[in-house]
Amino acid sequence: MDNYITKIQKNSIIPLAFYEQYDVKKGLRDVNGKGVLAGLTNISAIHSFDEAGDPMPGILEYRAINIKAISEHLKAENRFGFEEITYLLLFGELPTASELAEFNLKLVDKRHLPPEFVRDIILKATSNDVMNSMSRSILSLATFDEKVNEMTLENVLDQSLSLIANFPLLAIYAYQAYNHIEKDESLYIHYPDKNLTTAENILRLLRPDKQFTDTEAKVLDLALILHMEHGGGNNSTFTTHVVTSSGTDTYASVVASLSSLKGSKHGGANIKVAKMLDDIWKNVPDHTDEDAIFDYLCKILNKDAFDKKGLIYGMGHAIYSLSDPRAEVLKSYVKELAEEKGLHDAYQFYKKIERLAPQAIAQERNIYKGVSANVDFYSGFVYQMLGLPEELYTPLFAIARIVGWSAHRMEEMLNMNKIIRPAYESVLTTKAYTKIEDREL
Ligand SMILES: CC(=O)SCCNC(=O)CCNC(=O)[C@H](O)C(C)(C)COP(=O)(O)OP(=O)(O)OC[C@H]1O[C@@H](n2cnc3c(N)ncnc32)[C@H](O)[C@@H]1OP(=O)(O)O
Ligand SMILES: O=C([O-])CC(=O)C(=O)O
Repeated sequence: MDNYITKIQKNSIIPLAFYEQYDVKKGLRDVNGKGVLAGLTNISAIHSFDEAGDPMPGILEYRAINIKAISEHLKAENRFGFEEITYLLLFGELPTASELAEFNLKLVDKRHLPPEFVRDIILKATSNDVMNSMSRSILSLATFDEKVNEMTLENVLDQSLSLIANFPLLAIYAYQAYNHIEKDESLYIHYPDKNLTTAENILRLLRPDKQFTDTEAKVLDLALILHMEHGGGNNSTFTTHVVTSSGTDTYASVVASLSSLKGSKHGGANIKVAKMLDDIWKNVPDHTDEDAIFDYLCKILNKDAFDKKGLIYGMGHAIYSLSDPRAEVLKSYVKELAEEKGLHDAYQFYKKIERLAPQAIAQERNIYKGVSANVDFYSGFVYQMLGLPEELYTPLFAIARIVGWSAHRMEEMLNMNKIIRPAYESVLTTKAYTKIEDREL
């Protein structure tokens, strides 16, 4: 293997200077970190710089409606919102009461898996990586769909609604199977309840006694809403655009996006945050010693601690600078929940990391805009307080984000009709083929 690795490194590493010379937009970004314009969208908008080009607190709008207004209204009216905001994102308008009731029925009607699917597919090969288990299940569901390759808007919407309705089942049954087969726990496969919302059903499917409080379900509902959509350029949604443009089917497109989302620089950061906070808590014995915490954060950045990747998870964002509005909303819930659950010290610890990490990153990296907590920073803490297992943190993100992927897939189909195909310039000069006996050892 060492020999192969040496050859790969010798023949694949391209001098850094070439990227500048050829004006390559690394990460499809300009030198200031701004993404190259790859498309237009009606689905959501993200604002992080003001008209003068100065960083401002982040704003996220779903179909032009501020997500803070959405979450405030839902809280004030003490209502669930996942289904309503799914409607908004997919169809572009808030539903009337009767439209929402009809849409709820549609999702309920679709929320079931083929007979024996759990036994024959989900229980067959288990893994602690629930995202991969979900991918396997989605591709298996494709084999049950006689219209798998039919690319009409009507069929793609129908397939998307089925997947949106069934994502909670795919995630939680995969977790239950893993928990039973690999962790020797009892097996619980509860059926969803037609009278419950998506968030309530998630808790019902997960808990052995199917019980949960209204507050728990509403907090989960809000967390899902905040994760549903984030423009066309985020890694998993851009993946949706790329693969949709090739004409692939809905199941394959969703699996591609799911595979992107699980990466630890994207949705997979939420589980990393939980593990990293645990690691810092264990390695810095005095949890109030800010100098020691700062030094440890610098060790993480210098690849001397935690997973040695040099990243402080849950911090930083490709677009936001001063703040990610989703993290702010989640934080307000974390505060209340932490007091309720007697986790005051853990909350204070999270807040310290949130304050010190940007300073450590600014010291150790070249930051052209500010760094602040992103949506993944507090989400895991919320899930922990709801008693949800770590294995489900990123799948919960997927249960929400599939709505955004579905809206973007349809937008791509309707507007672009052009295969996405950027350019890669070769930096080699042509050489002759050498006969095998003439090759140097
Ligand atoms: C749902 C989501 O996807 S939210 C993001 C979830 N991901 C994470 O929390 C992982 C940690 N964060 C990161 O890796 C980054 O902040 C990203 C991937 C989110 C954004 O990265 P970029 O767009 O490159 O951010 P930005 O341009 O502001 O970064 C400037 C420099 O600071 C570094 N940096 C930014 N955030 C961090 C961080 N949290 N830890 C260490 N270094 C960081 C970048 O790697 C970059 O260094 P480089 O110039 O040597 O490449
Ligand atoms: O926009 C991004 O790059 C990542 C992100 O926050 C998301 O997908 O929610």
